[in-house]
Amino acid sequence: MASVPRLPAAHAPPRTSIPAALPFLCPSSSPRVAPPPATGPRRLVAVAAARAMPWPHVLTVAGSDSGAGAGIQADIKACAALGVYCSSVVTAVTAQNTVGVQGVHAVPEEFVGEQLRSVLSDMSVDVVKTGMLPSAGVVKVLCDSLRKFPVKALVVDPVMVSTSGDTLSGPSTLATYRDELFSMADIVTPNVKEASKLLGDVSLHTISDMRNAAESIYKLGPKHVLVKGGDMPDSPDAIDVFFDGKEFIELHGLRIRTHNTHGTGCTLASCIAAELAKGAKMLQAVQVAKKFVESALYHSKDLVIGNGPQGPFDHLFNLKSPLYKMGSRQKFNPDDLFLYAVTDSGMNKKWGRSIKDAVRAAIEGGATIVQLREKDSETREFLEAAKACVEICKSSGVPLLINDRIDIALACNADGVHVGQSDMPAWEVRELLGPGKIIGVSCKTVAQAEQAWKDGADYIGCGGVFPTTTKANNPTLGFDGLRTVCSASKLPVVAIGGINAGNADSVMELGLPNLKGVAVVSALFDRECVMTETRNLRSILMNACARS
Ligand SMILES: Nc1ncnc2c1ncn2[C@@H]1O[C@H](COP(=O)(O)OP(=O)(O)OP(=O)(O)O)[C@@H](O)[C@H]1O
Ligand SMILES: Cc1ncc(CO)c(N)n1
Ligand SMILES: [Mg+2]
Repeated sequence: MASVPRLPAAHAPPRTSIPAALPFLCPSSSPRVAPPPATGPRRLVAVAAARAMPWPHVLTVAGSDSGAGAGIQADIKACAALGVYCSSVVTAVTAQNTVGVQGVHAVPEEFVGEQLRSVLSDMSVDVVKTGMLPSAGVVKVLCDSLRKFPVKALVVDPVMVSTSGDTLSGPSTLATYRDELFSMADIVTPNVKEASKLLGDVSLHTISDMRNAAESIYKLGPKHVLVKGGDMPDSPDAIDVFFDGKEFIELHGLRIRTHNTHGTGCTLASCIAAELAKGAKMLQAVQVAKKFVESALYHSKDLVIGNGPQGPFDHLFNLKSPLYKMGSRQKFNPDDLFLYAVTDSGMNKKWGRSIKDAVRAAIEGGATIVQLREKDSETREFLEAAKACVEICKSSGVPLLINDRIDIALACNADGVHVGQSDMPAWEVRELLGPGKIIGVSCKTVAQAEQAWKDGADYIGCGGVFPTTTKANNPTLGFDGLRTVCSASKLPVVAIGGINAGNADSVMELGLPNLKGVAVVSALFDRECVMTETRNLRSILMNACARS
């Protein structure tokens, strides 16, 4: 590396106190006319003002990827996407593209130290994230710097081999990682290959192997371990194992079918660091990070950059899809379909209650999921009600879906939508809502159920099982029609149509494959006391399930 003229040392003294959780604040935009440079007391006032409005700050200590999919470039983009400032200490420059790594040029250890001193001594770093550390010497320099300039948290992504199979950090670094860096780390995030190397080449093939590896790495000193399963392509889910020294948590994500996965590991670790810098707890930070990677891969799955086997993805996908909100829930739980309450504005009017009161009563009675089906409300009135229902449902942990109105679902950030055969097709809904939201589709036939699955729906509603007054021109399927669809469906099913306290047990006692529950409208909402009716129906369903 070409030598760089040394500037006179101008380093501030080390920070002695570590700031508490920082609020998420962005800097205000710069004034149109630049003020004269601040000097003397004016400069002190400017600095004090800046301190009063901190910007969460991650320092990445990593290698440059010329293809910009991984390394420093991925880290800066990931932090920017999450609203966090990211400074960078470059440890190596790689010549890299979508084919692989063609060359590595390590930055001299002393100059890595110099960069660390420049940033850490001056710039109020909250969290340090490490990526490629090409030599044991660089690891030691980093440990020394962190002892001198303590930060709020340290995220260690023990990058050793790129997914293309190229070595990014030699075996001599392994021992220093284990002996010096890990005990300072708040979390270490190896992929399965790295976990195997750290543990003397043990073989890792199953989730149980990943758990054992997480536990063994935890014993090397970090406060948390995340063993990432992105490179276990046989698994239909992308499963990572989190261990905090007491409990193992399996984090399941959708496995996105795409070649554009270069840099997932760097991005995940940077997102964890960014969330920690904003004040999140560790598990919460990991969950947001995983969801971010899943969403970014989903939105980039068809991008084409380069001719090699592994392309980059778009960290700033949210800029292109302003409508789309990243889902915050974990995966859809089909058991939530057990007692599915569907509201009806006409019935609420008849009984003189607001949508909000109807939803609150259904939840108090034990509804496990709620759908707002408002056929004749004004949009603004519906949106206000939907926002209130989102709050009620969120505080009870009950998912809230909106019938048909994707715009309302987006505006109130509902958990998902339910669409019928003449509404927007489920795949278009998925494009708009992204992977984090629940999508249900009404299906009467095996072909419709198959299509819903292909379109990326989470469940289907099947009916009318019995004749119903809530929906005009709705052919009745009966038990036989329900059985046919349930048996063929690849998705969980909720039965709907004329179901009430008098017949719900007969539906559940059929014991049909994939049938997870019943959806009801009149049986709850065309009654005087919604809570009592819901409670009664719930106990009928539980007894029926216990019998069948
Ligand atoms: N195809 C995919 N779909 C969804 N999530 C994925 C996919 N591939 C990887 N992930 C997720 O991305 C995160 C990073 O995991 P991965 O195992 O790919 O790390 P890595 O191998 O260190 O990454 P890199 O490719 O940057 O070296 C994990 O949360 C993993 O589950
Ligand atoms: C510079 C760099 N850091 C990390 C990785 C791991 O993805 C990579 N391929 N390149
Ligand atoms: Mg990988």
